[in-house]
Amino acid sequence: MSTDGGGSGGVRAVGVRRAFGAVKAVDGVDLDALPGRVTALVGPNGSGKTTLLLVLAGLLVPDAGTVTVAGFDPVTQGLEARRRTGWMPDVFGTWDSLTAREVLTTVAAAYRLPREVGAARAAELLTLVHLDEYADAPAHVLSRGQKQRLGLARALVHDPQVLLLDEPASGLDPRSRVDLRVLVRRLAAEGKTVLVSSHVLAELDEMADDAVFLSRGRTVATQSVAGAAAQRRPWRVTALDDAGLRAWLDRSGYALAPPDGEGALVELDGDAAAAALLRAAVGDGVPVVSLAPAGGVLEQAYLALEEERR
Ligand SMILES: Nc1ncnc2c1ncn2[C@@H]1O[C@H](COP(=O)(O)OP(=O)(O)OP(=O)(O)O)[C@@H](O)[C@H]1O
Repeated sequence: MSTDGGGSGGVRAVGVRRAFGAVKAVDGVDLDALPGRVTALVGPNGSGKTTLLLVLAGLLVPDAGTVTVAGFDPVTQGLEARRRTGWMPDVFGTWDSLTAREVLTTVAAAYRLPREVGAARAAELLTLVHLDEYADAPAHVLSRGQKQRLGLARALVHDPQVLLLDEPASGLDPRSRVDLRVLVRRLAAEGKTVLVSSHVLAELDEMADDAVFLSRGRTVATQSVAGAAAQRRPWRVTALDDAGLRAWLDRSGYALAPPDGEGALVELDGDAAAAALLRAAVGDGVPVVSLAPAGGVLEQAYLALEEERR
């Protein structure tokens, strides 16, 4: 484990377990999420991501293990920890009778922000998540994606040091996904600790600095996204003359996967190897059209774990 996960504003979990009856939802998780970085929580359905996030948010008590959030234990120092934690659940609970603005001012009041500060904060956040138009509409009329955006705003009301986002991109349209990515990167750049779970691995590639892989309630791997990108993985290369390309790759000693679509799949050791292939191919007059990783960094790392769904 690296140095200061929970100490100066980060999140640290060591040996965390939580069962529901016979189901060991979280069964030995170790995790460090550092300030200024976005950490992806990746795992198949039922691997314990939501349960872990609930423990970190102080909403579920772990059966064993220790958790520190921004330097505080969510169990024994709940108030201190929660003050510094922004929690966005995967499904936004409907507060049917409240307007979007009232949802935010109510949360602000719960965090004891003075009324005018809460009102200003609500207005600012509604603009940030592009919900000005719906500010005074009852929250239940919002679409799923709009509710997600309101959920994100709600998590930010008290300007928390740590953000725990459970599937924040689900239900968002492409524009809103880009906005989310930009916002998450900005929050990390401000020094906040962001822990984000998602199934959309390609999205996490662009958003995350580090990844923690869960399977059956356990941490099975921890990796920096840049580190994963440098590992051996398949790249797809296409050329105007497919047969000529394959013959050239073969002659040049590249291991080719069986044809599975356009062009050829080649195993390469990271970006530098890809650049070398491109240079050599062009030098030899092969009319290369494209060369790109076949699938995202995290997707490849995830598939390499070969763990089952639950
Ligand atoms: N309140 C509960 N009561 C009983 N079992 C639960 C409860 N919450 C979660 N579980 C079980 O614990 C396991 C982990 O669930 P969890 O929701 O944490 O997984 P997840 O990784 O978030 O899954 P998904 O990707 O599908 O959201 C699952 O087998 C689930 O059925």
